[in-house]
This record gives sequence, C-alpha cells and structure tokens, in this order.
Amino acid sequence: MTKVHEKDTVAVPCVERASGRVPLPGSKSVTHRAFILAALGDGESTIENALDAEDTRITASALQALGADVSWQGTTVRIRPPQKRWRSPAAAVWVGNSGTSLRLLTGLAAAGRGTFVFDGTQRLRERPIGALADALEALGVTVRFPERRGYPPVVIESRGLRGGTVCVDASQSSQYLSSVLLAVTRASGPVTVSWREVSSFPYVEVTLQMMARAGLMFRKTGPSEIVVEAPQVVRSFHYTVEGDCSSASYFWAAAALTAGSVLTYPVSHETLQGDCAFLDVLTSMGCRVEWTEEGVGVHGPKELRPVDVDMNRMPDMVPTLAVVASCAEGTSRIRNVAHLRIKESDRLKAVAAELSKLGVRVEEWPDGLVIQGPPRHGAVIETYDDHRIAMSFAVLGLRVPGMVILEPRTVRKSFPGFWDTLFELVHGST
Ligand SMILES: O=C(O)C1=C[C@@H](OP(=O)(O)O)[C@@H](O)[C@H](O)C1
Ligand SMILES: C=C(OP(=O)(O)O)C(=O)O
Repeated sequence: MTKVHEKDTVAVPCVERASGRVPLPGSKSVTHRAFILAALGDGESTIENALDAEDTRITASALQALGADVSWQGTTVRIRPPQKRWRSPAAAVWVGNSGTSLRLLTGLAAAGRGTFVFDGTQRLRERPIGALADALEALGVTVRFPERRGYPPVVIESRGLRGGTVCVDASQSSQYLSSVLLAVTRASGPVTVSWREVSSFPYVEVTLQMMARAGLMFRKTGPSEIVVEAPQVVRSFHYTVEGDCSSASYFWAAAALTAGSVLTYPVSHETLQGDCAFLDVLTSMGCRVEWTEEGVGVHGPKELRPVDVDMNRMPDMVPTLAVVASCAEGTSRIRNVAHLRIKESDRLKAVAAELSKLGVRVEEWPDGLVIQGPPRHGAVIETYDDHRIAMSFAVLGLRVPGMVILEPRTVRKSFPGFWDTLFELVHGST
C-alpha cells in the first residue's frame, strides 16, 4: 500500500473531534542554530533530537561541503568543524529553498577565508539577501551577485570579518541579524551590532539565547544595539533540541477547529521559540491552553471568536491562523506581515487564493489579510511548494469535508512525518 506521504494527492478525512497525543519533531530553527554554533566550535559537538528534514539536512550538507565532519545517527548529529579554515568548494553550495540555511551560512562563510558561493531553487533566487550583504560588506567582505543584485546566487569573497560597527536592516528578515550576530563572534575584534526595524524578532532572541548557552559573550548596550566580543570560539557542546512549536501549531489548530483536545510534546513553557505565542492568539479565540510536565494541550471551544492581530513576530503561524480564523464567527484581520510575500511562496496570495476556493471571503492587503468564513465546501488545494500551506489546509480538512491536498511531499521541508502524525490523530479521534 502506498504510504500517505508518497501519494500525489491526499484526501483528508473529517473527524468529529480531534483528540490525542502528538509527538513533535525537533525545532527547525533551534537545529539550524545548533549546527552553526557547532561549526563555530573548537571540536566535536553533539546535537540530540535534531530535526531530520530537508532544510536541516541542507545546512548539514553545506557544512560538509565547507569541510566539516558531519554524521547523523537517527536524530543525533555530530559535527566537527575543519581544523584550520573553511574549505572553498569549487561548485556552488546548494541551499534548496531554505532561507535560514542561506542567510546563516552566508554569515558563516564571511567569517572564513576564501570564496564561497551559495545557490538554490528558483524560488530561493526570488528571496532577498541584499541587506545582509550590505552588513557583511561594512565589515570588510566582498559580496557579489552574478545574476540579480541582492538575490542568490551569492558569492562571498572574504579574508575574515574585521571588528567595528555595523547596522543591519532586518526589515525583510530577522535572519540577516541572526546571521551577523553569529558570524561576528569570529571577527578580528569586538563588533557593535545595531539594527533598524526587525521583522520576526523572536528568532533573534532564539539566536541570542543559544549563543549565551554556548558560552559566547555579548552585552546589550541599547534597545537595538549589542556589542559582541570577538574573536571567540565556541567550546564543543552537547545540546538537546526542543520540540518544534511551529509544527505543533497544526495540531493545536486541529483541536481549535474541531472542539477537540490535543497534547503536543515535548515542549516546555520555557521554550525558546516565539511561535508558542500563537497559543495566546488561540486563547483569545476561545481555546483553553494547558501546560503539563510533558508538553502543551489545546482544547477547542464550541465556537471560535474572530481576532484582529499583528503577526509580525510569528509569520510562520499566519497560514495556521488563517485556516482557524476562517471558521470563526465573524471577521478576522491579520496585520503587519508583508514579509510573508518572500517566504517559500507568497503566502498572503496563496492563503487568499486557497481560502477563496472554499467560499471564504478574503481580502488580500499588501501586508495582511481580512478573513470572513465559514468555508462553504471543500476543494482541491494547491500548495505552491510550500510546506506551511499544505499542512494548514490539511488540518482545515479535519473540519471541512472534501479537502484534497496536492503535492503533499512538500511537508518534507520541515516535518517529514506530518502525514503519518496527522493520520494517527485521525485514527485515534472520534
Ligand atoms: O531564523 C529562523 O530560524 C527563521 C526566521 C523566520 O524568517 P524571517 O526572519 O525571514 O521572517 C521564519 O519565518 C523562518 O521559518 C525561520
Ligand atoms: C520561512 C520558512 O523557512 P526558511 O525561511 O528557512 O525557508 C518556514 O519554515 O516557514
């Protein structure tokens, strides 16, 4: 029998109430950072419960191409950076459509010596990196764009980063700032990093918290300024990655949409991940949230209330919120997320198009969405090579009859076990 995730389409069955316990894969953001920190280390580091998915494999393979020893044993990954310096590969290093890999690795390469080229899918070539290049150039590195200024492929010619000051424009992506903060730990002297507007700010906090845990020294010198000591080397470490809250959101939504009860684990109240603030949005829509020793439970209400919410700090939660909001009693508004247009797909356009197919009234704004449901019927859903569109609309299918998801394999980017996990929940539910 063909497994669900190997099919060309998936028809999602409705359930009365989604209820069950859902194990989570390791966090994508935390895994990427643990790999980069290990690459900045002085010996072999071990990362447990790493996310084994397309994007984290991409970062791991890129580190190998740059000369690191990387080995996977299940979800335990050992990384040993090269003894002297990063190798300059003859060919471009492939980063698929992983924005995090592209941006964090570009900084890492800039901290090395040599010429490094990163390239990826056609969609990655539409995702900007110019403001990160500007920041790295301010620290003495040459960055070239052979095809289109500010977009991959990107060529880094470096003889190391110098100390000094740099201001990062992170209005399009927090990943630029995360990248600079990590990279400058290898500069020749301390670096004062300041920033203007930052989108998705909680991801910068993940970076800083993980840097601190790895023993890297920096101090906050203003509301938008940090001095990073340099040069510093990370002592080799052992790190266990927490469960992925963004992946958990699909199952929180399953409970919200069906008046069900779902416990996702392992994740703790002290999670590093900003996407857990999505639980507050669900609470304001009428859900009950319960933290336990093991993880977090969401209990859906009989009727969902609409919301009006600024989602700038958690853009990856917008497709999940949009499908939940489509079943609320009234009109919801999602604000301040123009950066959703430069993700795996143009997510504002994609969400609006697919919700409209269901008979939901959607207004697409330059930086947000206005949504008034309910869905009138199911539909065949395009997924735009975007894992989050596939997973969000799949979950809506638990409530709306007749939902068929095209290209289900796209979930492999962040959550290869998504379909198995979803169908286990379906089978355990009423
Ligand atoms: O740093 C990270 O791990 C991420 C930052 C966010 O991107 P932007 O800062 O580009 O919004 C987020 O959307 C992405 O999934 C992961
Ligand atoms: C935007 C995402 O990832 P990335 O930027 O790493 O491609 C995502 O996972 O939703």
